[in-house]
Amino acid sequence: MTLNAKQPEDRATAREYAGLARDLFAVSYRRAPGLTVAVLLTQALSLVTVAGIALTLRAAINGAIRGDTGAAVAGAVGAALVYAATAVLNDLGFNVRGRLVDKVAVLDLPASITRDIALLEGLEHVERSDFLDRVNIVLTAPWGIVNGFWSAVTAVFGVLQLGVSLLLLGTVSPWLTLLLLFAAAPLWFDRQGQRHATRAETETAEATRLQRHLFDTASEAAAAKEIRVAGSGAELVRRHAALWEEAAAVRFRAQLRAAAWQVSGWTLFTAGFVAALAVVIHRTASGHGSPGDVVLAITVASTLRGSVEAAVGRTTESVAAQRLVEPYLWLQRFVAERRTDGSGGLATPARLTEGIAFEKVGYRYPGTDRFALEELSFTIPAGSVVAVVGEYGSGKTTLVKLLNRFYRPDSGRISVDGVDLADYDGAGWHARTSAAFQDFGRYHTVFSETVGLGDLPHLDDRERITEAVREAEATGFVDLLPQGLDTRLGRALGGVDLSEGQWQKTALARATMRREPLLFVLDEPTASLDAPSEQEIFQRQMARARELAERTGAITVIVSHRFSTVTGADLILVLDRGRLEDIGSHQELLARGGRYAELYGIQATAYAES
Ligand SMILES: Nc1ncnc2c1ncn2[C@@H]1O[C@H](COP(=O)(O)OP(=O)(O)OP(=O)(O)O)[C@@H](O)[C@H]1O
Repeated sequence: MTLNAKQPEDRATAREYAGLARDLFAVSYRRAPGLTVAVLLTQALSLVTVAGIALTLRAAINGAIRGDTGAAVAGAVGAALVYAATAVLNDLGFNVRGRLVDKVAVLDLPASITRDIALLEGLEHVERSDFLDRVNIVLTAPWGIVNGFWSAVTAVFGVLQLGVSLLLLGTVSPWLTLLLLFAAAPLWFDRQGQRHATRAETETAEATRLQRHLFDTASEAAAAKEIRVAGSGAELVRRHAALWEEAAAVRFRAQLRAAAWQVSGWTLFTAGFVAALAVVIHRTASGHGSPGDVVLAITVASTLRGSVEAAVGRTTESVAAQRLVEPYLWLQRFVAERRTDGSGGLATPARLTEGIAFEKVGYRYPGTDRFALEELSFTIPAGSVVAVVGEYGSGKTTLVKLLNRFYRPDSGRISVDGVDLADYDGAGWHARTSAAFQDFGRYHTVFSETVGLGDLPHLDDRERITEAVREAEATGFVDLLPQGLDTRLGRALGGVDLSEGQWQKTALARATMRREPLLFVLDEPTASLDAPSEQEIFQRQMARARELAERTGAITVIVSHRFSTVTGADLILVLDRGRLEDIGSHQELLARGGRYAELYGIQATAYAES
């Protein structure tokens, strides 16, 4: 099974919506039980207020006409009280709902979204544009999602309130219940309109992401140098504006369509409302029913418009939240599928005894046509040091990413001591690997921590951190930092900035924190360093590779452009456009006189001449 073979369905099912509603209710109640009960209570009370006003007014009018002053006064006082209660309930309901949504949206949902993104195994998801598009929408979504749910709850009460109103109208004339159809029209029409808005949001997500990327590029210190030298600032601004225009035009068109649907719905409702009033007036004029009935009908019918508006408003809010909920549920499906995607649970061996074998391994990045790796077959014996060489884009980094289980092969398999790598527990395998990547992280925290993060249980282990710094040949510059290991990094946070080479040595130190890895990866670990540093680091890391091999049978994989640095490797893999062109020791490859010998010769000559 491959990580990129499965594709979650584009649309969520009713069952998933119901599941989300259940979860949101549970989390609301857990986080704020008082507020949750208060929202439900205010909504339930608002159900009876319309009926209360209409019935008390009818009693007051009929009492007055009969000459029964007591009944008339009681009815009038009752109506006034219910009016007051309605105003208070509306205000209270709105505020309580707002507080509840804020509380849940700020505290629970963002944490769960971040957890889903960060804890998913592998890298594939953060490199997929469909995943990133959804994350882009969902990151701003927690408030909208929780509010959408509570709007839906309020909308249900709103619809019930409409039911009560229609029931009252039905007591005057059954014909008036037909108003229900007209009342439902704006809801249905609005829903059609919102579909356009939802689609426009997804369609423009990529443009929005690109726009943000351009903004980041234009405002980053690293890119600022090149932008100024190239004079490309104005072009960046032009492209940024063009993307905005493009996205805004699509959204505006969708909003216009949504508005047209809305207007049609309201026109239909107004026609029904006018017809209903005509029925009541005609009925009373022809001597059926009391004047109190007319007042009741007019009271209810006039509040009906407000009730429909509120129900439509809440429904619109909850339907509009669909544009946030859909990507959120898609991400949840994606995460759930990846979690159950054949991830094995085998414990990683304590030490490697046989080694790692690639058997006809092929891998293609999602959304690309070309195989980054194709038909790769070779065996790396336990305890060996293997170098991976090849030209730019030949697949070296992809190979080490597969070894780290960031992706899984599309074809063939990788086995570790005879067992498919996919059958091991992912977290267990990661715990037994160490790696320094060419695009290393720059963590803006205290220096000791940025190294200690390489082995979380030893985050504060000064002795181990000092040793890792020594292994990375970084002691020299760390001693010069204002507070040594305790120096805060990152100028934006009031700390110091490191040079590119110093950041790279820091990443290397982080990668040497673990003492018992089974796999140790060095992907261009010295790309930002000068030649003497490079030489020292390679010598030291080679010695460390031998120690690890002794300790755990570990395999060390070194990716390097500089052939001279890897001549001491036991095995050299020569990659060319994703295929294994040659394999052997340095001497064997030289003796064969192939591409390796040719490239080695070119580099050796260039180095001797420089
Ligand atoms: N995240 C990605 N998405 C799509 N294609 C990718 C991705 N990463 C790499 N590729 C493509 O896969 C191929 C192999 O890339 P890879 O980074 O493994 O090569 P490399 O030999 O490590 O290159 P370099 O020496 O420049 O680091 C290249 O054609 C590259 O464009």
